[in-house]
Amino acid sequence: MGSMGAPNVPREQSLNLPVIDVSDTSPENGKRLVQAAIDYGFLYVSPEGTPFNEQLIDAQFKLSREFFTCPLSEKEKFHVGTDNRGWLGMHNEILDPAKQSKEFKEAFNIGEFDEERMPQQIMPGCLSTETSLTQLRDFEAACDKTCKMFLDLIGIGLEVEDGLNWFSKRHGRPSGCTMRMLHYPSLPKGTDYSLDNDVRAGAHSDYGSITLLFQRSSQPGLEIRPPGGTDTWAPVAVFPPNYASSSLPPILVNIGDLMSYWTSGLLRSTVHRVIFPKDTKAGQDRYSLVYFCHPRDDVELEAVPSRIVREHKRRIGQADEDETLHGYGGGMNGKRAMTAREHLMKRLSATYSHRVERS
Ligand SMILES: O=C(O)CCC(=O)C(=O)O
Ligand SMILES: [Fe+2]
Repeated sequence: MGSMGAPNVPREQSLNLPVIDVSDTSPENGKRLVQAAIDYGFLYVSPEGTPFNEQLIDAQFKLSREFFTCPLSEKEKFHVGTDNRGWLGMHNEILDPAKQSKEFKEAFNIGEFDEERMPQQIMPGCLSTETSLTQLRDFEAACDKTCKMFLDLIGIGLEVEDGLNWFSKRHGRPSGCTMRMLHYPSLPKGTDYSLDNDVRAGAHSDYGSITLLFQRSSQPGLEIRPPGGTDTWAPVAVFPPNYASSSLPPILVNIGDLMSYWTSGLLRSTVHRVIFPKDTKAGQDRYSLVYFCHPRDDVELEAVPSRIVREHKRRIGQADEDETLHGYGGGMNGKRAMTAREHLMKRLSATYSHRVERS
């Protein structure tokens, strides 16, 4: 590995995303994770080092299928509200406003549970039985734990001076954390869509600190902007080469806009999209599960106490005289750094046509 912080990727290299075990808290592993976050903004995490197992993930996919097979009239009752929770039908979300293409997908967003571990939104019948709620809670808890482990490894890799758990300590309730179930339906013959222009999910970057993505073994489609590429796309395989399991894919983790902002662009928030499979035409459904992780609402996105981040800022000519003043002026009245919630609100209002306000 070269000097930390400088992107390490030769221009024409194909994607070589590492598989990281987040339970290995050695400095070397932290460096590997951070280097991939700098180079690609995407990497794999093996479920073995996390609270996840095949059964927990399968059961969550099963719940998601159950919900999406409900009649349209039923799903419409849970239409996404101003709080960004609920069901989004086909073509509702324009992730890539510049292109305005149609998005062939439906999604169900579940906001974080309250202190009693109950949903803070009206839930459809199939997701609110005791068994379903237990499953959703277990899945949410495993996502939360995995994110904290990942954030601690970022702290280790960045050699954060003020405690290696500097990032994870700033995550908790209330926050914008969201569990999302996604269904990209196969399209009936004759559907009005164009393979070149229409996509399953348009080009976008995620808003939060980090995102976990769970995929199924035979349902590819995710593509990312490779380092240095402005109009090329690189497919991300569901299974990396020589991966140990052929039934349970690793978790794909990416850096979001907030984390990139927080680290002055050192960690990369990479633009990605989901396309229709090219070989099987539009004939195959895709299901995915996403967990968007966000810091606590009130956390101010102040300077990260890390030599590596400071060196990066100097390199790009962004060093402040007072190095604690990162983001200063971004918040209310210009008197402090922007908070995590302010950052999220700014991003959400650009994506949805309705105004998003969470009470
Ligand atoms: O379904 C996928 O693979 C990606 C979904 C995604 O990127 C998102 O919802 O932000
Ligand atoms: Fe995304």
